[in-house]
Amino acid sequence: MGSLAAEKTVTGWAARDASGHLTPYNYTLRKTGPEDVVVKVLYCGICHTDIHQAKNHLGASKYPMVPGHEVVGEVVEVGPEVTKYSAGDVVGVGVIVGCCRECHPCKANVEQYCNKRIWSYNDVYTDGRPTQGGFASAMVVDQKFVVKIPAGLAPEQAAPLLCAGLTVYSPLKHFGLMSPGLRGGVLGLGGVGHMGVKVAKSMGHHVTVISSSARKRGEAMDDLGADAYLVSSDAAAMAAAGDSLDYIIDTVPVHHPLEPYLALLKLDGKLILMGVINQPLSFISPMVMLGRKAITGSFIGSMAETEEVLNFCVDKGLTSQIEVVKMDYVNQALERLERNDVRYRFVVDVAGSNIDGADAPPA
Ligand SMILES: NC(=O)C1=CN([C@@H]2O[C@H](COP(=O)(O)OP(=O)(O)OC[C@H]3O[C@@H](n4cnc5c(N)ncnc54)[C@H](OP(=O)(O)O)[C@@H]3O)[C@@H](O)[C@H]2O)C=CC1
Ligand SMILES: O=C/C=C/c1ccc(O)c(O)c1
Repeated sequence: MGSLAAEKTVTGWAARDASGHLTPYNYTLRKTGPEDVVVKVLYCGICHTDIHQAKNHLGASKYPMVPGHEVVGEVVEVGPEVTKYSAGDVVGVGVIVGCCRECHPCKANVEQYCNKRIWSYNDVYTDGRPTQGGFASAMVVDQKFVVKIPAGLAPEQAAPLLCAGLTVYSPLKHFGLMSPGLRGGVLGLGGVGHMGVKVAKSMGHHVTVISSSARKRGEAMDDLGADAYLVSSDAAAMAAAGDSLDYIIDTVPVHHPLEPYLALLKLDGKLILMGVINQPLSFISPMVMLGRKAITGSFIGSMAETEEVLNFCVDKGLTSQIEVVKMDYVNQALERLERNDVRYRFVVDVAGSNIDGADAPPA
């Protein structure tokens, strides 16, 4: 990273087009504002959203784009009005880095639902610059969107909690689904799904994994502690499990039918959509009417819930299952993630990859 006094030149790994292939890219960070925290990135998890964005699955991608929103780093500088952090703190940054602070969601402390939210990458900051994410040597972030990583949580372990862990914790809390004894389903056992199993088990739920294949059965039951495992193409097993679940966390990142999963829900059961899918999903109305079932969605969680989920994981001794890789492996990691070949989250060791200065200096 360049001098702390002026704008800092950093190196990130950026997608340049919808191939989603990342290469080193130099750019400058904004000067440290009064409420800004400069974070030297230590680790950054790889979420399936990074694929959606890098490959322009939603049609709104801007390039060059440095993805990465499960960021753990060390504070190296703070602005004069920063009260919560000081140099040396280990902190986290997630999916959003700005909001309007005036609308109903902002005032209700669910700023992730602000319509003026600023995404940590593939967005434009208040100064007109593109935002760039955590596959980079450093980020500058407003203190409101920074959380302290609690003692007792290794930084690489904390990374997946900032998106995957939060994304399952928030709806379980919001929809009143934290009581012990509930029967939950996790559809899609990937980065978000494996945290779903772990968080729900820690809440005392009976957890059924619903997967596209039998490949993960042993690990789901033995390593993650799931209570049951359904292969979605096994019609007899799916029928036998009908009307049994209070909720399903649906993490599938591609178009899929909803009716087989609605059929698994009990009276008043909830299908909670997490996957970012750019095609209409469909179901016939009796599937929800005859059982007063709900189809809903949820988007990450609030900053307050981010702190909560980190502490929840420390209290419960809950860890994520990760594969730590260096930055020069990031394209292979993205390819493996896309072909469903990771258990269960890649985390890039950014600080250990010595990425600064890899590209030519910016013109
Ligand atoms: N709502 C929100 O706030 C958030 C949304 N997301 C979104 O959630 C989705 C899941 O993210 P993440 O857990 O990181 O993704 P992963 O790729 O890690 O996991 C997705 C899982 O879905 C299952 N799956 C079924 N069909 C497919 C397919 N064709 N291709 C790939 N996976 C398939 C697989 O599980 P199995 O082998 O068991 O079938 C896979 O492991 C993404 O769309 C992501 O953008 C992510 C974070 C926050
Ligand atoms: O990883 C978190 C992002 C989730 C997300 C939800 C909705 C949407 O339109 C996105 O682009 C991303």
